[in-house]
Amino acid sequence: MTTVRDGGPGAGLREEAAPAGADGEGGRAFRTVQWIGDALGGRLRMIDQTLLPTRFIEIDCNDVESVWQAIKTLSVRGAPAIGVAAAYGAVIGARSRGTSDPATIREALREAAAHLRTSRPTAVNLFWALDRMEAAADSARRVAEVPLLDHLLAEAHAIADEDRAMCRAIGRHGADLLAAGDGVLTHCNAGGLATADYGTALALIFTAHEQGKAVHVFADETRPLLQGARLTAWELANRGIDVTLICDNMAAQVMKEGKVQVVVVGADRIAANGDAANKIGTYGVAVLAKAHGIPFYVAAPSSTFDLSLADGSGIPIEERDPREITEGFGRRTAPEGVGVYNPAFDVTPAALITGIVTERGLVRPVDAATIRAVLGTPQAAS
Ligand SMILES: CSC[C@@H](O)[C@@H](O)C(=O)COP(=O)(O)O
Repeated sequence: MTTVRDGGPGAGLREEAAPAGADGEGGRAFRTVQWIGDALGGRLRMIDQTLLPTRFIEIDCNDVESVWQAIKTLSVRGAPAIGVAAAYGAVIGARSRGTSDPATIREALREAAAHLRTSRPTAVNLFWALDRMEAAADSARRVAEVPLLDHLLAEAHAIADEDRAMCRAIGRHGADLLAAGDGVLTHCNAGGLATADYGTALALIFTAHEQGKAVHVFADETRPLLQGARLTAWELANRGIDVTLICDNMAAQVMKEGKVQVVVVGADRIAANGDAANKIGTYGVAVLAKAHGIPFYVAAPSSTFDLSLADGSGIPIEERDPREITEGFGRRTAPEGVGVYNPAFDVTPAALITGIVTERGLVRPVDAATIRAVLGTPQAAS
């Protein structure tokens, strides 16, 4: 069964066992984020990732608040997926006043976008997607023959479609970095659950696999919310990829034992000089990779770059509820009243990054000039 529950105040349920595989080869398809229906009556459907791997439940969102909640609580997470969800959330907001008056629709969209922007601070894809939706509302002034809501839904679909093409292009550009038999370490989840298709960091692995290059993946469990254990291990195993789960604090030992030849991770925001924010713990993995002479790659689309920031010091780092640490295993694991610091992301300095795989090609060396040169080239994602 599949459970679909209403993300808003009303509720309805449909449940199914977690599908055996990601979209495409090797298993049944799942869609992390999808729109069901037309602009006026449609709804946003997303996998509730907080419940994986034991339950596969989809949430239907029909109001902006439920989209905001889904992003905030990590039902939908991963930078590109957050951007796609926010774009559809903007459509929901735009239609919320029940009128076809373009000025009112634009005002409602702006209000919804402003609210959605407060859901999470670090992944720039959220802001990028909402900027695009607001720009689409403005550009629609010039295509008056298309109803504005249809135009906005088409833009949200375009963001999702481009994200799918982006994943495939990143896979193509990055698969050559992996050799058959390599041990590949990854952190957090930068797979299909974090995008509209099959991921960024995991796209390299999936593409290499499709090319017949078998690699062995070490998935960091990724404390405190265990995206590596719950999501990455699930995705990889379902696609028949050899995966071993390790606790975050085991990476050094596994590297020292010579089991890791390449590290590849995703990113939530990359500054103009290549400093890259990703899930907390990524910076430590990069330091370990450097110490062991292991190449460290970041895989991310152009929508994850924030060229307005000269370096990573300006990237806002989300701080989350202390209970994610003190009660993360479904029970209290620390004394009452203990002080807790819970930054959800860290910034890996460009100097520790061997290369950044984008849908437009490989950035190597990682510096401002190379980033500009690669991102400036025409889109190669389709
Ligand atoms: C392709 S997703 C890249 C990043 O968004 C991912 O590695 C990550 O850090 C996600 O963090 P999360 O807090 O689970 O949203």
